[in-house]
Parts: sequence; C-alpha cells; structure tokens
Amino acid sequence: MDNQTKIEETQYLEKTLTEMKTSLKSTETEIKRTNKNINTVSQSWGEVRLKTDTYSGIVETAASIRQQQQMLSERENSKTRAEQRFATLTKQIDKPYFARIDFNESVSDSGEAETIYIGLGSFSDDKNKFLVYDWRAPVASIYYDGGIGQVTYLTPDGTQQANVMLKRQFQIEDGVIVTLFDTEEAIGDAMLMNALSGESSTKMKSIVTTIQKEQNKIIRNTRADLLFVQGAAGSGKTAAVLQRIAYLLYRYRGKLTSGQVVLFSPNQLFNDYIDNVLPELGEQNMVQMTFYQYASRRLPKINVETLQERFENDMTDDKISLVKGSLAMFHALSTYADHLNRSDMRIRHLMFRGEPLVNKERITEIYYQYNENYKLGQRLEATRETLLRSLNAHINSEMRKEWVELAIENLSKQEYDELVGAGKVRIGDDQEQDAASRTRQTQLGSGPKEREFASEKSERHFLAKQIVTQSLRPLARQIRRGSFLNINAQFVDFLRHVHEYVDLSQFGIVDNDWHNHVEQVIDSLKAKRLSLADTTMYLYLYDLITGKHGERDIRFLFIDEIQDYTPFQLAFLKFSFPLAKFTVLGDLNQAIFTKDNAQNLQTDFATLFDTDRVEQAKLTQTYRSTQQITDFTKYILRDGQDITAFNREGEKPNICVADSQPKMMTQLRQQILQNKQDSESTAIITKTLADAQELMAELGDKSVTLIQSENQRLAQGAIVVPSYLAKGLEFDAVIIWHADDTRYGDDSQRRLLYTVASRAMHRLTLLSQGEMTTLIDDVPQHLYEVK
Ligand SMILES: Nc1ncnc2c1ncn2[C@@H]1O[C@H](COP(=O)(O)OP(=O)(O)OP(=O)(O)O)[C@@H](O)[C@H]1O
Repeated sequence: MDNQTKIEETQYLEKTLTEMKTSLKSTETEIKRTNKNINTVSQSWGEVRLKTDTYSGIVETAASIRQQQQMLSERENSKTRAEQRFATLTKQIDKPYFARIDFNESVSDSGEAETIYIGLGSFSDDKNKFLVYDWRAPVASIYYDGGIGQVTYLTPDGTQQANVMLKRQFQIEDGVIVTLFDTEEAIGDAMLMNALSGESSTKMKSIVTTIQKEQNKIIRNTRADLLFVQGAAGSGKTAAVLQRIAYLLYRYRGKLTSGQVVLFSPNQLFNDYIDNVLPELGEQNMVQMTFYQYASRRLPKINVETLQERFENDMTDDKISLVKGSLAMFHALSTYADHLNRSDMRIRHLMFRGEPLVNKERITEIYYQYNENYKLGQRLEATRETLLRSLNAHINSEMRKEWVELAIENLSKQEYDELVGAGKVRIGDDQEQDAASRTRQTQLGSGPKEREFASEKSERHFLAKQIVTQSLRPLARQIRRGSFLNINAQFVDFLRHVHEYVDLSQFGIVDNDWHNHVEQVIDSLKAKRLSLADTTMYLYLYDLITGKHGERDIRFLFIDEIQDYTPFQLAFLKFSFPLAKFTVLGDLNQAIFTKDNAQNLQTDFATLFDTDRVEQAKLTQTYRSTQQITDFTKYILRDGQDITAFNREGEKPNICVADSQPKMMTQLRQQILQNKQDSESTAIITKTLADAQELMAELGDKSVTLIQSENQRLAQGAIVVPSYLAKGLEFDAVIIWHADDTRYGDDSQRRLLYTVASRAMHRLTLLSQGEMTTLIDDVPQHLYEVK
C-alpha cells in the first residue's frame, strides 16, 4: 500500500472520528437535559391532587395522572433514544468502519465512482452526509457479494448491478488504522483466516466483517416464509442466522422489535453462548428459549421429560416415537378435535362442597346446545358464560342452607368486619383479575366501613349472601379457566382411539403394542410425568379445544438444530406462531435425538407452507475446525464427503489407547495440562451425565468445572460436559472420554460421535479404554496420530 493512500485514509478516519466525537458530546448533553426534564416531571407528581370523594373527582384525578404519565414516557423515550445513540457511537468510535468500496451503480456508467465506508452502524455528519454506511444497508451487500468488476447484489427491490473498482479492508483499533489492504475477492481469505485464528472465547462473536456470499444470501432473505438452512457442523449456520436477526431488525426498524423475534435453541447453555452477538451488533437480543422451556412452562403441574431424560432414558419403542412425532399424528389430532365439535367431549362435574353443583351431564348439554357452526373455542366460551350466569341463580338456594347459618354463627369479629366492609361482592369479583373490583375497593378504602342494617333479618340476609358469594368465587375462577373440561381424560381418549385416525400398521405397530403403550402413558400421567412427544400432543389438543390461535405478534421464528425436532413438534410450532416467517437450521448428521427419523423432516415441514415461499440454502464450507480435524470428523460419517474445510492448518487429531481406566485418567490429566500450557480452552465430553459425574469424582481437579445442567453458565478453563449439552458449542480443544465401543459401539452412535468431535476448533483428542470405537474404522490412518 503506497504512502499517499495511507495518508488519505488516515485523513478520512480522523475526519470521521472528529465528527463522531462532536456528535457524542451533543448526545451526552441531550441525555443530561432529558434526565433533568424527567426529574422535573417526577417532582410534579406531588402536585397531582387525589380527589376520590366524588365520581367527577376520580375522573379528574385519573386524567391528570394520565397526562403526567404521558409526559414522563415521552421524555423517557427521548432519553432512551439518546442513550442508545450514545452507546452506538461509543462503540463506533473504536472501529468506525471495516471496509471501503468504490463503485458505479450503473455498469455502463463511466462517471466518477462513488465511495462508501461500511461499519457496524451508519453515521452521518450534521449535513446528513453519510460518512459510514451500516453493513445492513442495501448498498453494503456489494461488499459481501463479489470482488472487483461487475457485481450483482440483492436489495429489497430485487437484484442490482454495480461496477466495483476498489475493495479495501481495514483493521482499526482504538481509532487507529492497524492494517489496510485492497482485495479482489468477495471476502479475502486473509481476512477470514485472521478472524478464525483467534482463540475461542466462552461467547460467540459477530462475523460482520467476514460474512461469506452464501451466508449473505441467508442473512438478507426476506421473501421466504420457510427458509431451510442446511450445513455441516461448523459451517456458520448459527452465525449467519444471528446476523440475519440483526439484519431484519434493521430492515424493518420501526415495525419490528426484538420481542417479536423468537429463537428456539438446543439448550440453555447455548443461549448463554450466543447472547453477546446481537448486543455487539448494537441490537437487543431476541427472545430465546428451548422447546422444553416453551412446553413445560405451559404445564407447570406436570414434569415434562428433560433433555437429559430424553437423551438417556427414552425407552419408547422407535416405531411408537416415529408415529407420535409424525405429521400423520398431527393431522389425526386435528380431525379428532373436529369430531369433538359434535360429541365425546370429556366433561367434569362442577363440584361445590363435595357435591356436584352442576353435573357433567348438564354441562355437556349446555356445551352441545349451540349449533354446528360453533367452533370448539366458541363452544367453550359460550358454556363458560352460561355457567357463570347460572352460578348467580344458585346463590339464593344456597343462602337457605344450614352450612351458611353455621358460618354466620361462627364469624369472628374480624371476619364480620371484613364481610360488612368489603362492599357489594359479586361472584365474578376475583382479586387477581377483576380491575373493576380493585377500583371499587380503592374507592371504598381498605378499612371496614360501619354499615347500618334496618333489621336483624336484613343483616342475616346480607351476611348469608356475602358468605355464599365468596364461597362460590373459586368456582367462578374454575369456570373461567375451563376446568370443567377434562383434558387429561380427553388426551387418553384420543390415544385409545388413535387407530381410527392413523393407520398404525403403516408404522409397523400392532394393536396390542399400542394398547400397552397407552397404559404406560396413563400411568405416567397419573404420576404427573409426560414425555416431550406426549406433552406436545397434549398441548396441541388443549389449544384446539380452547380455541387458541397462537401468538400472532411473533413475526420471525428461528429454530436451531432442527434435526432434533419431530415433524409433529414443527407443525405445532407453525400452529403456535401462525404469522411468523420461519428460518430453520439443521444438519441431519447431528440428529442425536430423532436419529433416522429426521430424514423426512424437511419435506414434511415444507408441506405446511406455500411451495412458492419455501427456499433452501446449503452451506458446505466449514469454519470452526482446522483442516485436519474436519478431514477426520467427516470420515466418521458415511456420507460426509461434500464437507470442505476452510484451509487452516493444525495438528492431526490424536488417539490415546489405554488398557485400563486409571491409565486413561493419567492420559486425561496430561492432556488437560498440555492444553492449559498452550492456552487452549478444553471441553472433556462424556457420553452421559453419569460418566461426567464419575469422571469428575475421580479427576478431583478443582480447576475443572462440571457442567451437569443446561441451566448452568459456561465457565472459563476446562469443563466436563455430557454430549447432549455440548450441542451447538465450540471449544479450542476437545477430549472425548471413552471413545470406545462401550460408549460409541454401534452405528446408532455415529451421529453422536460426529457431533461431539466436531466441537473442536484446534485440537481433538480421543481417549479409549482398550480398542478404539469401530466407528472410526473408515477414517484413513494418515489422518490421525496414535499414542
Ligand atoms: N463468515 C465467517 N467469518 C468468520 N467466522 C465464521 C464465519 N462463519 C462462521 N464462522 C465461525 O465458525 C464457527 C462455527 O459457526 P457456527 O457455530 O455458526 O456453525 P454451525 O453451522 O451452527 O455449527 P453446528 O451445526 O456445529 O452448531 C463459529 O466460531 C463462527 O463464528
């Protein structure tokens, strides 16, 4: 790079920095000013007069409170905007941009080239001239999509062409240009190499400076309703998708918030691992959860099968898992629910004081008295209303009963005061939910008011009414919650009648096996436990019966590690987020839960979308591991040949065979020490949790952390982690514990072994007791070292 160029670029950087600093100062002043304003408004709360004696007084007070609130929230909004701008600018000042391109928009245009600088966020001077463009701006796509010369790039208005004359990349640190070089490629290998050679950290980083063309397509896709991203381990699926979220938040700014974007991730540790990326890009994190969290949150009284149980104890017959996870089962449940519109709804008595107040026959009659145009949800709503009304009719008859008489006799002074002071109570008054009742209580004040009664009879009448009304209140709540529907019984009824809706023989299941299975499910339901497959079916049935239409506010839904979902679960998510566009990422080779069943996943899921709106993207280049590790791991797979490693050199994977567990332990200790000396973060991956716990006990090394639950935080230094929790994560060095036939003994473990081995970035060690696992028999010997 000649000197003149350096001088010019330094001048441009200095000019940008000066403008940024000025802007930072004025933003700071703006924050101070708004803070002061907020204080003034807050202080003036004291001036709001509370007039609650008369109706007009209450209205007046409410109006001035509202006005005050509005003023406060306007000022707080402008403070938040200023604070956000301040945070972005502070970040930008260190590295205002990372690239420059000179181009003509029209290919034939021979006029003067336009020059733009690209950074994490855009920045314009006080004359509104852009000094830096956001990497997500349409024009910035030129940078990612091609080299020098004619480049076709994607914009929201379709493809555009440009003639690129210069592509320059910068490394700027603390406001100083460290390196700059011109390149002719899309994203130069040198830059990628530089990005990948850094040490791993416990947190994933953003990849904006080195996004690859294939990834850019995924990031900027706005057309597809279902975007399928397939790619080998470490091919940057997760990375691309996180930049995609940042892109979407920018592209639809003002219309889309981070709360309308949901990411389903494989486990909680993974959430922790990726949660720095969006903030690093100046955006707020999307909503992140696991499918387990989503499902179990809705069934708080049931113990839903955890990740560990699903991985280690899933005893369900494979054929049964297959049918339960199938789309056929999903459609069967929908048909079954249609049928419930006509008959067979399981209903419970509405019990009061140990006896049916409204018996189930009567409720069933009410439920089915509405015409056939009613949907299940409407039927439920209408039944609720009728039942609530009928409760009022029961007040008078109950008031005459002996238990009420007794209750009046036994009232303590305090209970009496509370009853007469509480004002008129309606059955529907429910402290948690009824805002009107709260308002009434506020108006009346919290203390009991003296109440005069004309006669003893009217006092008794009043008290009786209060007592009955109060005791019926829990019933009103039950009605509102629809607890007269017996969903458990309904679920079991469906299971018992499944053969009427699905051809079980097509799944190789005989009636008797199914029958036995249903009995097992009933037992576990009684014990308040459900497998994840059953939970999903249960929730879908529940939603159909209660007429839920899903969360319509969510606009984009992302599912990572889709191969571990069943078609049923995916269909349920589509039903639960009906207006969301889906981006799903997966690698069939890493299907550790659903195994072979994952094969039809993509086609099955696609049937739920408009064919025109389904798109696919494939990533074959891997970035995580060195060439040596990728070459080794791809041979563990039977069909891993189209995986190409990014050309980054490292040592060959090493295999240590020991003839006893103590010797294996000695080798483990040596390897941990070696990795520590070489500053390589290490994960010792065991197959199961029991293995991890046993190993920790024997190892007795306080500097090593055991990760045994997905709710733990990732720790610095070496960790021991069971295989199913390592999904989606990466480490400098990986040691696979018991890489022998005792743990990885047959073909069904092939994908698991591939998944754990592909977590390694620079160093991979396999420790075995006795012979190595036969799953590496196909790996050419020159690809590894044996110790
Ligand atoms: N364009 C890129 N530039 C720099 N680094 C990248 C790029 N793409 C991916 N990486 C890095 O490669 C590593 C693997 O990426 P990522 O975790 O997204 O892969 P994945 O396909 O989701 O893998 P897995 O299926 O194993 O979970 C990460 O460290 C990521 O930062």
